[in-house]
Amino acid sequence: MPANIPQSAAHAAAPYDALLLYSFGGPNKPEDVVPFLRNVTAGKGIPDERLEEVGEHYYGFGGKSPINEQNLALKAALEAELAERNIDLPVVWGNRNWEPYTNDAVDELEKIGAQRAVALVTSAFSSYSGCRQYREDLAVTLDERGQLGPDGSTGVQFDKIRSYFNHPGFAEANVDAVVEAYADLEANGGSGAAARLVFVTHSIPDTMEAASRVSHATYSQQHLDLAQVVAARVAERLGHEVPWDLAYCSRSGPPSQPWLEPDVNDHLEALAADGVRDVVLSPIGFISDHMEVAYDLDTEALATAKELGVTAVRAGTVGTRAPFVRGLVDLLLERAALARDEPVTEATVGSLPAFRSVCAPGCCLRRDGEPSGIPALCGTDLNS
Ligand SMILES: CC1=C(CCC(=O)O)c2cc3nc(cc4[nH]c(cc5[nH]c(cc1n2)c(C)c5CCC(=O)O)c(CCC(=O)O)c4C)C(CCC(=O)O)=C3C
Ligand SMILES: [Fe+2]
Repeated sequence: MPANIPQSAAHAAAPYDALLLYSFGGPNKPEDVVPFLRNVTAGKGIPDERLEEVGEHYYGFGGKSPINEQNLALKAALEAELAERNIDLPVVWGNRNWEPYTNDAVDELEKIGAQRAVALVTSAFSSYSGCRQYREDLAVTLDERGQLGPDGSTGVQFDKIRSYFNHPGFAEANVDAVVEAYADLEANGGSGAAARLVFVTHSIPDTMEAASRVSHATYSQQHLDLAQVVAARVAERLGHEVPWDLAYCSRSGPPSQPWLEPDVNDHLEALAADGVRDVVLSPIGFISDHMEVAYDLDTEALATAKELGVTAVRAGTVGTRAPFVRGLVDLLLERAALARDEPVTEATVGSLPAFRSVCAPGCCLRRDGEPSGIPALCGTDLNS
């Protein structure tokens, strides 16, 4: 297999010679479900009942999560966009919790002769779950391969693309999806002008929220900032006001542990009690229609709405929408220019600055805000 190494330093993606599409992973068949859940929850104190319940969500979908096919579709879309721009950069796919595992991806990178890869994680927002955990798993994998030196990898070198929740491409793709959802709502007999737009994201423990501040804003503040921009643009496109809220889904952990609220189901109840009859759910916390969306929103939250007599539709995720995919390639080129020490404009929307491309020491610490003691790549600290 020929190594797809850039021909010259003028290559737009230089110094990178590969893109690692780095995701969560999910089961492909019923026998995968339990081992997958063990991988996800190792050492995290999730109660057995919650695990059994989540297992049932997967079995309800034939034991197969949609996430792997969605990542393959995103990989194909990225490859097409790179080809369109004449950027000769191989894309390698790997996951934290299922095949192809991180280690398989590093094998693949070595096989194609990559020396310096840039990682694109499939979480748009910054928190332990969406940022540092990926960086730690990369470091731990390299350590297990005997490739972790005092300052980073002694094998393939890794950098990371910044959290992209406030990149214009992500915002624009979400605006398009929400505008389409308002049309669906009206097609279902609902009233767009009277509707509440409810943005939904993954709940996290309050302690993880507090630790997610990094330099600029916590996980929930990142969502609120983006939601403001998306709702304002949707309002412009629709020509009426768009009142909105932020709610959460997929809470786990013991009941004694506080997580971000309101839960989307409770929120729908509160809205119905206030007389709201029409709702658009926009899962801005997720980049594709994986299990959290397919079960927690499409199955559970839409059933809650129905019981309450609320007309609700679910907006699409950014998936492989063109503004999103183009934005990711723009982010890749921005990261490459930064790595070459060239001046770059880091495009953003909203009131928050671009998040760091090289994570600061102590960024997005463990779920409980304490240092994990686990090394993390793609930052200025290997061990804090
Ligand atoms: C912020 C966030 C995202 C969004 C950002 C991103 O996209 O990365 C996300 C995504 C995902 N979460 C996923 C699945 C699961 N998450 C779990 C557990 C947890 N998630 C958490 C947070 C997040 N998770 C947290 C704080 C926990 C508790 C344990 C811990 O502290 O880490 C569990 C264990 C059972 C349960 O408790 O639900 C499962 C099975 C899948 C795959 C879906 C599929 O298979 O299609 C995806 C994309
Ligand atoms: Fe999760």
